[in-house]
Formats: sequence, C-alpha cells, structure tokens
Amino acid sequence: MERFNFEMADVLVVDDQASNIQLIYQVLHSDYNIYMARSGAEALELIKTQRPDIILLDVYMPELSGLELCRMLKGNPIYCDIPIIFITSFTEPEQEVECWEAGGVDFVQKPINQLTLSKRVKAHLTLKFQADVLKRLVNLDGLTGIYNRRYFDEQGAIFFSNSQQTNVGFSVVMFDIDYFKDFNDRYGHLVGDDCLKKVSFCINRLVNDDHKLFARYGGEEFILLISEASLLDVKSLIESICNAVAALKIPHESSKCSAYVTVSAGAVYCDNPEIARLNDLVEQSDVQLYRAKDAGRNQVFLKEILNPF
Ligand SMILES: Nc1nc2c(ncn2[C@@H]2O[C@H](COP(=O)(O)OP(=O)(O)OP(=O)(O)O)[C@@H](O)[C@H]2O)c(=O)[nH]1
Repeated sequence: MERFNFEMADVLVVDDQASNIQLIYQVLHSDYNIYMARSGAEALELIKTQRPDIILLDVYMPELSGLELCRMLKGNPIYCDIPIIFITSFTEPEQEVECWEAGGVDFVQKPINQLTLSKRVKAHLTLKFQADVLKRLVNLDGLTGIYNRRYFDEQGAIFFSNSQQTNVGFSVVMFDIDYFKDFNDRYGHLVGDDCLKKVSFCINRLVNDDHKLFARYGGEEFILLISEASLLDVKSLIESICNAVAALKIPHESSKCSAYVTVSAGAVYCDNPEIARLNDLVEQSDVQLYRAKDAGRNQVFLKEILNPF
C-alpha cells in the first residue's frame, strides 16, 4: 500500500539517453531511491515489481514512446495514481498539449535546470503522499486497519465485474465472531476492540492477493470475495481461516460453543458469475451465515449455486 515518508521515495527515471539519466541521478540520488530504465518496455517491467512513487519520463524514445507508456499507465487502475513528469525538449505548444492529454502531471524542460527538477519532484511527491493519506483515511477501517464498508461497496462491484468477464468460479464469504456481545459484556469493550483487531489481522494475512477482497462489513462481521478459485479451494481456505482464528486462542468464557473466540462462516460459490448479481450473492451468503449460527455457531455453511436464476 501507500508510503508515508517521501524522504526516500522511489523515483523511476526513463530515458534512452544514459547521459540524461546520469544527470537526473546526480540531482536526486541523495534524497530518493532512483531506479532507471532505458526503454518503455524496460520501464513497464520495473514498474510491475518496484511500483515507483513517481516517474520522470522522456517523451521521445524508440519503440514504446513516453507518451504511449504514460497513456498505458493512466489507463491501468493499478498504476494510474503514479504521477508522471515528462522530461521534454520540445518547443511546439501542441507537443505540450499531447503530454497533458496523455496524463502527465508536469514537465521539466531540457536542458534540465537542477533546482527546478528537484523542486518539481518534491512538490509532486508531497501531493501524492497527501492524497495517499486521504485515501487511506477514506478506505480503511479505523479500528482494524483493513478495508472498510465504503471501500467494499465501491471496489467490490469492480472486483465482481472483472470476475464476470473471466466467468470462472466466484465466491462470497461472510464471517461473524460468535457470541461477541457476550464477549464484550464479559471482558469489556476495549478488549472486544482488541479481539476484532486480532481476528481481522489473522484473516487478512491469509487472503492477501489479487484474487481476494476482504473488508469489515459491519461491527463483528467481515466479508471476503474470492475470484477464480474452485469450490474445493474455497472450502479449504474458509476452513483454514476458521482454524487460524481458533488457534489465536483468545479466551471466551461466555461462549457456548468453545473456550476460545471462534467465527461462523456463511458462503456461496457461483460457477457462473457472468449471469449473477453481487447483491444476491452477498444476501445468500448472509442466509448461509444465519444457518451456521442457528446450527450452533463455530461452523461453515457453503452453498454451491449452479444457476443464479
Ligand atoms: N468492542 C466492539 N464491539 C463491537 C464493535 N462493533 C460491534 N460490536 C459489538 O458486537 C456485538 C454483536 O452482537 P450480536 O449481533 O448480538 O451478535 P453476537 O453476540 O456475536 O451473537 P452471534 O453473532 O449470534 O453469535 C454487539 O454487542 C456490538 O456492540 C466494535 O467496533 N467494537
């Protein structure tokens, strides 16, 4: 996720001329981590692994030009927030327009004025980190640090719509801590808060990849979306999550189903997401959760939906 200290931010410099890269390196290397690429293709590879905080991009490069690379990054939701400053030598106003339209945030003209370069980089990194802090406040749950309901409502729909395109198994899982009201009554609200943090951290650790979206759905209720996993894999993941929570061994003397804190899970697996609706799947997973609660808690109910209609 985003970083908060821009003192040692990662700066990617993309230029086919080694002398330009060298000059920029001289100006910035004492303040930032500098990564270098000599072509658009090389830059793309680096961006995937290093996820730079800012990119300084030469406009004219053979094969993949700076403009094309910029358009590609701005069109990709994973990379679109990385600010791109064009390093330019052009004189025509139309060329400037092209850079703005491609999605650049600023320009530095060649020959490079060193002070201007360092001031521009610092200014855009500051803006980027401020925006990251705001995004963090808006998207993350204040208590547990995992994604909140607002983020889920917004990104869950996008996540689901991407899964509809691949049309491979999609699952929704609801987790709910058992007898949590009794836990609060027995140990106090602050210990309850601590329990929520531990449980959410424990689950989050097990679902941290691009095929899963995990969020706090309500008070002691969590939701997990899983794309492109078989029914068997989903079953085994849910079981390992429930076991991991139990293995935290958080004492729960008021629970009627275990000596420790446990979760119940309700899930639906749909092998044909293309013709399903996310809201229906969430509702149905909630029904399964209630069945798990009714059946005594500390258990998993998973329903396979072959035809959502
Ligand atoms: N400490 C703490 N408690 C919370 C928070 N959010 C919700 N709760 C509590 O979670 C409890 C949920 O209680 P219920 O919905 O009755 O469910 P339960 O007691 O877990 O019972 P079952 O789900 O049926 O096993 C309520 O007492 C809420 O006050 C929170 O942020 N911190």
